[in-house]
Amino acid sequence: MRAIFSYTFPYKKSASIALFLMFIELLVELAQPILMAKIIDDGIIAQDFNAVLLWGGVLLGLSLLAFTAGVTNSFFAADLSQGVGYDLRKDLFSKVQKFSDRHFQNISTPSLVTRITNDVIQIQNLLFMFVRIGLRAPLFIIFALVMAFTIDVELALLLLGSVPVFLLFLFFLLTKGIKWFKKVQHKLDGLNTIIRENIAGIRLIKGFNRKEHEEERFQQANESLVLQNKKALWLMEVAMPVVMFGMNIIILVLLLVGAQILSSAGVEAGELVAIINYATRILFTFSVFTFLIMVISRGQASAERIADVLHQTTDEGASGKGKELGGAVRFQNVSLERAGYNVLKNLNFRAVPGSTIGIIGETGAGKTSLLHLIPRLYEKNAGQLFLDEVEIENLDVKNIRRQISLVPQEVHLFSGTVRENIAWGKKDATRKEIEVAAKQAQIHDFIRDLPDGYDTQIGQKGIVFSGGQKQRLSIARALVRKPRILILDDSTSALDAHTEKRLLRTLEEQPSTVFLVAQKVSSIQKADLILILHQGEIIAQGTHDELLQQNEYYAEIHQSQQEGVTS
Ligand SMILES: Nc1ncnc2c1ncn2[C@@H]1O[C@H](COP(=O)(O)OP(=O)(O)OP(=O)(O)O)[C@@H](O)[C@H]1O
Repeated sequence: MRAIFSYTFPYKKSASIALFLMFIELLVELAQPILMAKIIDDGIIAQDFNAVLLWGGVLLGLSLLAFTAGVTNSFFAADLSQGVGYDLRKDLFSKVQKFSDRHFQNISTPSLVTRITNDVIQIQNLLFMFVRIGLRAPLFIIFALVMAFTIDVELALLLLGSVPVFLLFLFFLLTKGIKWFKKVQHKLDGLNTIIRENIAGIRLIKGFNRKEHEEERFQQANESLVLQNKKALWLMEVAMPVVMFGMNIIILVLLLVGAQILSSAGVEAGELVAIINYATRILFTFSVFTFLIMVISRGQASAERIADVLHQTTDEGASGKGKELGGAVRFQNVSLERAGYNVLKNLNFRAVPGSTIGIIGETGAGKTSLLHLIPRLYEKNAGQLFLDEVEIENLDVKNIRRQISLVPQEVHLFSGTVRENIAWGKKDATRKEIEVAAKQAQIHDFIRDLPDGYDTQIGQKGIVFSGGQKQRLSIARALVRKPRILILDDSTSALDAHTEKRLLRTLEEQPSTVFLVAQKVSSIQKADLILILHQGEIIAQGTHDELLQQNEYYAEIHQSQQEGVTS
């Protein structure tokens, strides 16, 4: 909660005004029983109508003041809670942008979405309630007890004796509440995971007729969330009648004892009414507490989940500035382990600036993992990786990523225009630069023939690109940055042979060092160096001609693919 508390500092003016107004409400509330006593003792019992009018008028005036303070308090409370919510969402989002693969293994994507949205709302509710009534409730209990003592010590002591019992009960509620509401948020994560998977895989679900199965899965998660929520809410709901019951017993005792004192003299009827009034209000405040406890436990559970994200250490480079890369890459005994599995073992190779490195190997051999080490999307476990002969850990991550373009295996386009999607790689790209990149990626002619050309909308509300068109568009996005290192992860797999050939020719003309993963030997045979990956190891490396002569496995793949072409 401390981490979240610091977010209120920029809004301390609103928070202070809200607390001040809340204090006014509190004072009026405290004065009310005294004024009532005055009306009864000095007015009604003494049969002085002027006193009734006078104290009644004061009561009305103060009530109006409390009303105005309450309304204004809400305004400032909203400013504080909404402001903190805005800042929290901003910081959480920017933190997640810096997350590496390691972080996503710890906190799942749907859980992050819940934390940035629902958990932040819980904090907003907590802050709002805190400056509206949160502080008022304990302060009221303290002051009301003091006032009760000024009226009659014996009755006030009775009242005071009941307070620890209620406090203990509330403490029990708080500890249970935090635990159970944390589970509620966790169940919400689970539900979001299923929703996300279903929306993303809707076509697959329809194609495989798995609608009923998925609906059942969703229903189970939904029921589980409802059950957990009910359990937590039930605890809070039961608390209210329990507090009410205890409250009524205490009032009864006060009335019985009060009646005796009244008959044996010393206490006036109005004073007894005032004490009972304070007692009722104190005990009613305890029932408000049960509601507050719910908001506090939810808020505390959410605060822990939010702090968990904010406190993750990220190694994102601060400046993004630094020396320009030459494009040399060297792996020295590099190994990578993921979830206890040795994905890459002892890799050794060298890429000179401007060269093309082809990578081939069976599915699951570790090709993607190798590529992801270069822009530090994955962190190696052993060995050394050099860029321009500087160990990668000693370089600013932001700076190296600025000079590396990665075209991932699974292409991702953003909703927006074609132009925006290409310029996403370089936000200040000129029209000319965008067109040149599109020409190099062999997609310019296709874009030009679209109804709105480069201004055509892509995505749900616009045109849907085919697999090969998506690949070429994302290559254009990578090329527009004129990267020092260009990484293509099986990015030409959906292209026809003719288009792929033209694309590879333009890539050869690039000054960048190019890493090219491919399934076909023909896609990489012109590379300066070819790596053959097998079960996480480089089993051979060399040029196409060298490998054809020296490596049986490579010669076999080449042969079988040649047959595929000729047959
Ligand atoms: N997060 C992870 N946890 C455990 N194993 C992983 C993880 N990521 C990848 N792997 C494993 O590492 C191996 C290499 O995966 P990688 O994606 O690098 O292979 P690939 O050669 O690119 O495969 P493909 O050609 O099918 O894309 C696979 O066996 C994969 O299951």
